[in-house]
Amino acid sequence: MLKSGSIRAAVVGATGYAGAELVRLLAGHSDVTITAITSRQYAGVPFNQVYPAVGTAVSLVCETFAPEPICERADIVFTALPHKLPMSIVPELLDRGVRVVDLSADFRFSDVAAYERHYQAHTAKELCKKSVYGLCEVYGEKIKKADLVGNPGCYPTSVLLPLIPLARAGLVDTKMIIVDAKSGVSGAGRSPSLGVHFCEVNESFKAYKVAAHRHAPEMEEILGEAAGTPVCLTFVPHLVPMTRGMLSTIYVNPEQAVSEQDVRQCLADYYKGRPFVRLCGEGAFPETRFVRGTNFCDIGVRLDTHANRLILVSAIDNLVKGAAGQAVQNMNLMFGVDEGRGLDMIPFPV
Ligand SMILES: NC(=O)C1=CN([C@@H]2O[C@H](COP(=O)(O)OP(=O)(O)OC[C@H]3O[C@@H](n4cnc5c(N)ncnc54)[C@H](OP(=O)(O)O)[C@@H]3O)[C@@H](O)[C@H]2O)C=CC1
Ligand SMILES: CC(=O)N[C@@H](CCC(=O)OP(=O)(O)O)C(=O)O
Repeated sequence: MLKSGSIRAAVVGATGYAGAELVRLLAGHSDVTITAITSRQYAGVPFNQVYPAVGTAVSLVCETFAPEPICERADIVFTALPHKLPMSIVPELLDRGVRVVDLSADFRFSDVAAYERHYQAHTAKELCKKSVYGLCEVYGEKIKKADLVGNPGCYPTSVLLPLIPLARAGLVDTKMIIVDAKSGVSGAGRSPSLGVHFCEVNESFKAYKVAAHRHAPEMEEILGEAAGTPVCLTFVPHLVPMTRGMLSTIYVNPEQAVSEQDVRQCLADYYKGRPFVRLCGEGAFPETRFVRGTNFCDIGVRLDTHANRLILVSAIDNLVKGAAGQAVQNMNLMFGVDEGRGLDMIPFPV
């Protein structure tokens, strides 16, 4: 039994959108004490001056990242830095005896060649074999024993949760999957750039990186493992003018004689007892506002009998189940805490 506040947690990159969401969630977690938060731009500045909304709940002061003093004060370090940076610091963090949940893509791939094709040369390849993919509802048993968890991407989380049970059960044709997904702008992070400028996104809606997004290979690797055979997926992400939220609509052909009820039953059985995956009622579909600020992934199902095509719709909050919430869920599993601890928010009714 853990004493209240006994997990000492540090967040590296705490002033980015994912890091700040982590700080919010960890500050409300009864088993956690946040011992360090880092930022280069805001070193010496209290977190509640960077994000005034948190008020007195988080008055900790940001510091510059340095492995030794951070590891002396932490049992777990969350790295919420841009891709390609964590691989240069995580080996030392592990050597210093802390456990790590990395929110970037650096430790998500066991196929290092695929990572290198879509990102850059990997400088900590040996750790990719040890790292566990942090999709909690699927890899929970491995996560419990892991020292290093590669927290999944937001789009992959929204796509893998509906598809993995069906791929495992052989209910769908995994050679022909189409994913049409939409993300809020916070998915692009806090650094200003033309693509996220108000006038470029407001009252507009666009596809980007069409069939060329780095999340497609991440989904294909994990889904291929579930299906036991290579899978083929067309992925088209879209940017919508809202701050948070992600909705993915997935089109896939059912194998012969599979009914909508079979699909619903398969998902219900797989996620029985798992608090964060909610199957919508028959004929009902998720909305991003239903999961805003929560760790839920809501899933709706419809078999289009006219075209014999299965349609799955999922909704998550990209910053919570798509990033910080799942990272906290991973920590809970790693430290033997109830997986929902600190994540039991009731969604906004409207
Ligand atoms: N936003 C989202 O919805 C999701 C994000 N993620 C992942 O989380 C990670 C963080 O993303 P996000 O919060 O959106 O990004 P942001 O750009 O909002 O934040 C990045 C953070 O890293 C710090 N940082 C940036 N560059 C460096 C550097 N060179 N050295 C040290 N620190 C640096 C920044 O602070 P400072 O510059 O002050 O050091 C900031 O705290 C990424 O890997 C992203 O892929 C995953 C899923 C969803
Ligand atoms: C809207 C937007 O730009 N979204 C980001 C993905 C979100 C994310 O953070 O994904 P990772 O966890 O892999 O970084 C993108 O398309 O690159």
